[in-house]
Amino acid sequence: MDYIESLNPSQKDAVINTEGPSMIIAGAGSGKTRVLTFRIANLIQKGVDPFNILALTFTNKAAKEMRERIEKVVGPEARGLWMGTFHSVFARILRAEAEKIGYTSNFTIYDTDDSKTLIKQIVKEQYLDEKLYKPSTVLARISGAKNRLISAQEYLNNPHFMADDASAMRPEMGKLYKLYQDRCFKAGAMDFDDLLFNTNILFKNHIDVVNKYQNIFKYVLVDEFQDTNLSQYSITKKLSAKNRNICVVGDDAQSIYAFRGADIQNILNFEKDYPELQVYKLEQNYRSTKVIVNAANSVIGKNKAQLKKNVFTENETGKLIEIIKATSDNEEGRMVATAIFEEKMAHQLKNKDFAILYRTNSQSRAFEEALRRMNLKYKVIGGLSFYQRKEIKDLVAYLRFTLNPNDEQALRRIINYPKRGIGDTTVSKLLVTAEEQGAPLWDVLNNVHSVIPGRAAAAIEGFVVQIKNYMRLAENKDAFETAIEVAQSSGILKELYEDKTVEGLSRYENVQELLNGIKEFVDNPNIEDKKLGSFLQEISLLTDIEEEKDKDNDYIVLMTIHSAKGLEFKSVYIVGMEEELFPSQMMLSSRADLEEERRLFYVAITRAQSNLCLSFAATRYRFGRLKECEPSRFLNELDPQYLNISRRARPEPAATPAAATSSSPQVIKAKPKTASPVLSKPKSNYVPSPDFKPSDTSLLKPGMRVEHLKFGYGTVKAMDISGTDRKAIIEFNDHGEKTLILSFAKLKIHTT
Ligand SMILES: Nc1ncnc2c1ncn2[C@@H]1O[C@H](COP(=O)(O)OP(=O)(O)OP(=O)(O)O)[C@@H](O)[C@H]1O
Ligand SMILES: [Mg+2]
Repeated sequence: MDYIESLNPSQKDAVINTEGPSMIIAGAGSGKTRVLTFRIANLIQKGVDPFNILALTFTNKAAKEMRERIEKVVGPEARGLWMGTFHSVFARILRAEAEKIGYTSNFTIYDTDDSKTLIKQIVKEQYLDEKLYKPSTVLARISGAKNRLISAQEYLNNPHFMADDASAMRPEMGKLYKLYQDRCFKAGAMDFDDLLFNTNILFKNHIDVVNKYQNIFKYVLVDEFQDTNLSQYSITKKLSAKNRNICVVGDDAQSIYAFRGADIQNILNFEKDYPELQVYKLEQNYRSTKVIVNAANSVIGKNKAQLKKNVFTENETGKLIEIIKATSDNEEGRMVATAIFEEKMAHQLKNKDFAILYRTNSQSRAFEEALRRMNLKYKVIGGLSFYQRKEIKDLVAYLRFTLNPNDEQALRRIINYPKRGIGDTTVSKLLVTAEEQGAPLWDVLNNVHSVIPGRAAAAIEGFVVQIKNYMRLAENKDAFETAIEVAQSSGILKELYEDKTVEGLSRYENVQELLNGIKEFVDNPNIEDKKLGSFLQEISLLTDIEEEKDKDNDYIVLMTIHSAKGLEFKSVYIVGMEEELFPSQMMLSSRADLEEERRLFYVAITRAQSNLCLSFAATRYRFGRLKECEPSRFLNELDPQYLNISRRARPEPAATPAAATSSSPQVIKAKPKTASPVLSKPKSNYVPSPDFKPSDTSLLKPGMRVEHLKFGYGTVKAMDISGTDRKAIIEFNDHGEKTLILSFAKLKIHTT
């Protein structure tokens, strides 16, 4: 039991006390995931059958790593563990129990794209305003409801939701939810949220099923518990109701998924639901240097909503945090790439010791370009993943349709691809008929003559014969043999092969790559079921971060902070530290949102082991327009004693009076507008008044003349006091109208 000796006393307690409910709430890098891993190893060594242990992680990658680490301790027995994300584990259970809730075990999983396309169609069919009912808005609302276990019918019956939607000018939201749900059900499809929602339904309506899984899962463990939503919480609660051996691990300071329905309340409810709860606190951080840990503490300390913790480390003090200040986004890319290159050479590091973290996926471009120029190998995680590429989705749609011929979204993709002369009108007719007749799509396709005349019908008949062929294959052959036959006889391979453009070539290679992947799957001795259904199940829940085929490869990773959760790197670059980017513009309207952004910053900082660097640009192209940027307020919130601003971000000479009065100094002052000579932007003639000092804005009123260090002179047009933050709408002479949040805007009032 050597591994237990490697733990500190509180970690050890949390590992060896395996019975009853327990909760480990602890800071970043304090060994929570490690404790969870060892706790499972310990259970197995005590004689618990791995089949009776369920461990839920946030990503499949985390699950894989955990399994490998446990295997190191207990040997191959660890393979029997039930381990994975909520979605993957419960998708597996739903496959086994699908009939009980009216699905077949071949149900399709709609990805976000499929869901949005379907919503778009429904909005169109209902003649609703497509600008008001944007697919992403509608899907977010539906998803929010499902995560709180509110069905479409309950939604429609709830006067509060109806009133909310009416005041948001979207009164048909409930109806759309219902229509969407019915369509998914009819297509034999579940979206991501349905996997959890339907598991709840299954457990609610089938006592025998709950009993069965309660007996299987004698021990339930959950990592990153702070990011579970009600739907997930309710599943874990049901499963552990009998044995009560549930162990959850999390950090309220790292809760970053409230926007998807995650609820910190789950931590508080947990104490109520399990009064006999054992709580463990871990405070020592083993990951990062003192500078990094203390800097992270100085940031999170600004949040009001938090459970107080004292995270400390005995690691070395380490280097100060460097700030890189660039004139433009492209320069930011070059400066970060250069810094990485220098650091790599100076300390003989590998590419994989580095991570570049940003707020949104679209920020990766400048870094990619710069890294490519410097011949540094990198990989963007997220963005358009392999399985989201068109050619891959097309072939997968054939495979999906073969298994579930009611899958409407798959049908739309393939019915006329490669071209066989079947137009949109024909497809719509088929779908409408299925809808009106209440008949399965597949039945309509099989009786196409009664719906559609002549040539189009013949083309569809040809298609149906083809699919029936594939169905037979899928039944009798393995996934690879089926897929290769589909790729060839459908004409997809030929079509791509004949396209000799660079893109065409790469699409052809991608399809080959998919086929290679299927071959690998079939050849894997650990996988028992080699049929097509088993393969599709495997890939339908892959998220970008997990498809790491070339895992031994040595590359710098570029990813969003959200996907970096739980990971650690020797050296971390957090880029785009600018107002409206991070914190995101969309998260400025309430204190709760801003605190979530701050927690996100905390997560980002605490990924770093020994080096941390923050960068920002003074200008950047956003939505096709050049924008001037202000440094992020978060830079100001870091205790300046941990920052090194001397090397790359030379402080501005204390020229502007505001810089002189600011407590933590020039780091955060954007370069004056003249920063980049290459940029041909109309220059503002604004010169700050010599005695500039921000005024108290509590008395600000429309009509007042004001001065702002960045935007110059302007007139207050209106006040907005609707949200938690007071805002002023100001017309600036040189910059047009801006809405400024008064608690952040430094304004001097000139006339009253
Ligand atoms: N007692 C210990 N001795 C040495 N190293 C440790 C100890 N506990 C944890 N570590 C190491 O510290 C690092 C952080 O541990 P781990 O990832 O488990 O933390 P965590 O609390 O899950 O972090 P996060 O909040 O980011 O998920 C890992 O590299 C781990 O191996
Ligand atoms: Mg962890």
